[in-house]
Amino acid sequence: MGTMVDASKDNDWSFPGDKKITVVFVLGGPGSGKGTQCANIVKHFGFTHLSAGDLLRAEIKSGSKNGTMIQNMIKEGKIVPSEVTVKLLQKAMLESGNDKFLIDGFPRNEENRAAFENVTKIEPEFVLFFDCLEEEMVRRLLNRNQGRDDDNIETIRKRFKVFVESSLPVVEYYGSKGKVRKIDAAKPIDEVFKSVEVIFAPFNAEAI
Ligand SMILES: Nc1ncnc2c1ncn2[C@@H]1O[C@H](COP(=O)(O)OP(=O)(O)OP(=O)(O)O)[C@@H](O)[C@H]1O
Ligand SMILES: Nc1ccn([C@@H]2O[C@H](COP(=O)(O)O)[C@@H](O)[C@H]2O)c(=O)n1
Ligand SMILES: [Mg+2]
Repeated sequence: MGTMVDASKDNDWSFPGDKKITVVFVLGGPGSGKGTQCANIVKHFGFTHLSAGDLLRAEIKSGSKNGTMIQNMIKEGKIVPSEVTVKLLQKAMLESGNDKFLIDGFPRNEENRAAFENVTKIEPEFVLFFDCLEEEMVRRLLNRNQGRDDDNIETIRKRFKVFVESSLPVVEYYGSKGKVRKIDAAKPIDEVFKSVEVIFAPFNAEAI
């Protein structure tokens, strides 16, 4: 697939005039099932899935100069400065060659939201919001067993505090613009996907 997004310099994005870049932000509490459902959406609707958390974890593994700072922030459940995360997202978008993106776990706060908008000038098509009770999300995280440093009860509590104080206001911001598609994420995985499919159906029609 050819490059559909062109960034010749940092913070200077240009898009071919006739190419529409579609971005869906995927938000929800820790363990609400964002990554699980994004994998399904990719299979059926041709989006590229970019998890901000996965990009940050890859940055730690790569031995980057920001690695230690990112590792410490994740261990504390804190939000990494937007400059770092937006750059990683930009790079991944460019390298994908796709024009449809699921951006999972971002924007996590108002700073993330404003930085992405200022740098890319992209407005999300909509925000897919996974709604789930905290008790169920904690249960899922404690059973995830993927060796994540932040899946321990102490960090999980901190992540929920950050979610309520910093991330929910971003969902509310997009809600006030009529852009939030809320999903009951407490149901079994295949039932959640049935609700998700309905929302993405127009993208399948576009491909035909
Ligand atoms: N609907 C569901 N019912 C039960 N378990 C689920 C459901 N969706 C996901 N899970 C499981 O819960 C765990 C967390 O799911 P997932 O990693 O998709 O969440 P997430 O929202 O991406 O979390 P995080 O914000 O921590 O990255 C995984 O072990 C996954 O298999
Ligand atoms: N926009 C973001 C997204 C994530 N982080 C940090 O990564 C941690 C894990 O994120 P997941 O989405 O994979 O759960 C998160 O708790 C933050 O520490 C971030 O800083 N900014
Ligand atoms: Mg995830």
